[in-house]
Amino acid sequence: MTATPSPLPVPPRLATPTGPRGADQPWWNTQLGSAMPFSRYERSGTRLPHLLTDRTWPSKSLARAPLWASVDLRDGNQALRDPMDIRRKKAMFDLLVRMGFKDIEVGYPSASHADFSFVRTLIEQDLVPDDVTMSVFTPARPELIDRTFEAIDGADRAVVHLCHATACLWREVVFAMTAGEVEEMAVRAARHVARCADATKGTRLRFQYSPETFNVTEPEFVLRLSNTVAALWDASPDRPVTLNLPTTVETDSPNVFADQVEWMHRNLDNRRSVILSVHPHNDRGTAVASAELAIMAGAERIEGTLFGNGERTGNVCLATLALNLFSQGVDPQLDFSDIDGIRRTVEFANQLPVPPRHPYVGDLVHTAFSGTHQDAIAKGLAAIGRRAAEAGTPAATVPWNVPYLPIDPKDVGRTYESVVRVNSQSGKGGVAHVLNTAYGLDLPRAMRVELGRRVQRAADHGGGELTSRALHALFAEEYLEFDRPRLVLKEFRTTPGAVGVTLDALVVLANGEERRLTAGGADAATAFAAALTGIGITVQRPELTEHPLPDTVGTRFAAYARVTVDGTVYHGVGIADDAERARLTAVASAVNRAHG
Ligand SMILES: CC(=O)SCCNC(=O)CCNC(=O)[C@H](O)C(C)(C)COP(=O)(O)OP(=O)(O)OC[C@H]1O[C@@H](n2cnc3c(N)ncnc32)[C@H](O)[C@@H]1OP(=O)(O)O
Ligand SMILES: CC(C)C(=O)C(=O)O
Repeated sequence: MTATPSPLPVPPRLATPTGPRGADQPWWNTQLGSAMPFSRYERSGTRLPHLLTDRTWPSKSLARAPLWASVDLRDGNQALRDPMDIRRKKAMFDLLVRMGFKDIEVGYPSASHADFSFVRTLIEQDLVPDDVTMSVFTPARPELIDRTFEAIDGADRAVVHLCHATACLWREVVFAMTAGEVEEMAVRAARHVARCADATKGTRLRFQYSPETFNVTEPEFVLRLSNTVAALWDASPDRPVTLNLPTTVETDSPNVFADQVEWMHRNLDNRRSVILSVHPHNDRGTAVASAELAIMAGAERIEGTLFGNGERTGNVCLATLALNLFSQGVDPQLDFSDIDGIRRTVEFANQLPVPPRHPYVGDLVHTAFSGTHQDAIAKGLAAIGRRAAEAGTPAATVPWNVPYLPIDPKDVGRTYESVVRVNSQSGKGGVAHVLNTAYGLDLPRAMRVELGRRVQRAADHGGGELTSRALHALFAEEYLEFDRPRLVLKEFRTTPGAVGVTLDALVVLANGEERRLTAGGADAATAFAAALTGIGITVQRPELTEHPLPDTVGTRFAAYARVTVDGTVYHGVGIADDAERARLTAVASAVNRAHG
C-alpha cells in the first residue's frame, strides 16, 4: 500500500521587522532593523515591470550543453591589473582550444597594440584550428571598427562583435544621448560593419551584437535595436547573427533575467536567424544561476570565462556551468579531465589565484575535514568499490553516488588523497581513510576508535591539520614503536601437529635477556599466547585480522591483534614480510601496549 503523504506544514509567516521590536513580532524572531542606507537603492521589481505571467522556463531542465563562448582573452583580460602579454594570451588560447572551445573571443584589437598584434599573430602563424572561430570585439565607433577589420585581414573565419550601451543610465550619463540618438548610433555602426565586411575578401564573416547593459534597458527598446541590427546584417538561418544579452552589471535575481530572456526569445523577428546568447556578470553572486535559467528560457549560447575572471566580481564561470551539467549526467562538451592543469594555466595567464572554495576546482572543494562527512565519504567510496567488484567493472565506470561529493574527484583528475584531511573536527573514519589511502592500512573498527581518540587529542593540542605523515607517525608511536618493549619477537618456527601447531619462539625481554618459548595451539598466535605464560604474561583469546599492503616492493603484511592481557583488552599491530610474523608481532605489540 502506498502511504499518502501528509500535507506539508505551513511555515509560519516571518514578520518583517522594520524598526524597534514590534508587538506583532514572534518571540523567536529577534532581528531588528539595521542602520544601513538601503533606501538609496531601487527596490527590486520597480525598475522594470515583470515581463511575463505565462513564463515557461521554470518547468524546463538542462538537457544539453549550450554553445560555449570564451571571453577570457577580452572581457577577462580587460579586468586584469596586468593585461596578458602575448605569451600569456597564447597559453590561454591554446588551453581553450585543447579544452574544446570552438568560439573564442580573442581580443579587442582596436584597444591596444598588444590586442591587435595577438590577433595578427593568430592569423599570420595560422594558429586557429579549422573548427574554431575567433571573434573580435569593437565598440560602435567608425575608426575603431576600421581598425578591427584591419586586425582580421587574411583570417579564414571571424566573428565581428559590435557592442554599445543601450541602458538609460548609460545613455544619459555616458553618451549624453537620447534613445533615438543611440538607435542612430547603432544603425550607423551596424552599417559601417556591413560595409567593412563587404570590402573584406576571403574571410567568412559572421556578426554579433551586444546591447549593454541589456538587463536594465527597456525591453521594447532593446528588442527594436536587436531586430534592426540583425536585419541590417542580413541575418539568416545559414548565417545567423549572434544576439548577446549581457548583464553587464548584474542587478536582479535570476528569475527576473530569465523572464527577460524568454521575452526576447518569444518576440525576436526571424528567431531562427538569431543565436540567442547571454553574457552574465556576477555582481550579485548569481551569474551561474542567471546563465542556467537563461538557457531554460531560450538562450542557446553562453559567454563567460574560466573560473569567472572578469570585470568587478567577474564573468560567469564556464567551468562551474559545464561541470554542473556534467554532474547531472549531461555531456559538458568541454574537457575538464585535468582541472588542476587548467587552473595552473589560467592562473598563469591571469596572474590571479583561484580561491580554495571555487566550485569544482578550489583546493578544498573535494575535501572534508569534519568527521561525519569523512565517515560518510569513506563509506560511500567503499560502497562504490564493492559495487565495482560485484559487477567486475572498473570503479570509474560505476554510477557515482557518494555522500558529500557531487562528482568523483578522479573525473577531473584529482586523487582521493585530498578528499579527507584531518584536524580537530575529524573523526575515526577520516583518520582510517587517510591511513588507508596513503599507507594501505585497513584498521579494524575498534582500533579506529582507539586511534581516533589519540589523533583527536593531538589535533586539539596542535590546533591545525595533521598530514598523512603525521597521522602515520602517531599510529607508529601507538602500535609499532616502544621505548622499552616488554618483549620483541626475534625468531620463531612452527611445526604442524595432528591438530594445530607447535611454536618455538625466541623473544628478547626489556632487560635484554633472550628467552626461548615453546607451546602448542590451534594456530601460531594461540600457541604464542600460550607460550607467553612462560615469562609471566597471561594473554587470552587472540583475535587477528591481516591483509597484504598494496604497492610495496615484495609483499608485506599488516596484522591487527585484539587480545586480553591480564583481563583487559588491548590492540596491537604487526607489519612484516610474511603474514605469520605479522600476526605474532601484532600480539607482541598488544602485550607491549599493555605493559607500556
Ligand atoms: C561592456 C564592456 O566590457 S565593453 C569593453 C570595454 N573594454 C575596454 O574598455 C577596454 C579597452 N578600452 C580602451 O582601450 C579605450 O577605452 C577605448 C579604445 C575604447 C577608447 O579610448 P578613448 O578614446 O581614450 O576613450 P575613453 O576610454 O576615455 O572613453 C570612452 C569613449 O568611448 C565612448 N564609448 C564607450 N563605449 C562605447 C561603445 N561601445 N561604442 C561607442 N562609443 C563608446 C564613451 O562615451 C567615451 O566617449 P567620449 O570620449 O566622447 O566621452
Ligand atoms: C561586450 C559586452 C558583452 C560585455 O562585455 C558586457 O556587457 O559585460
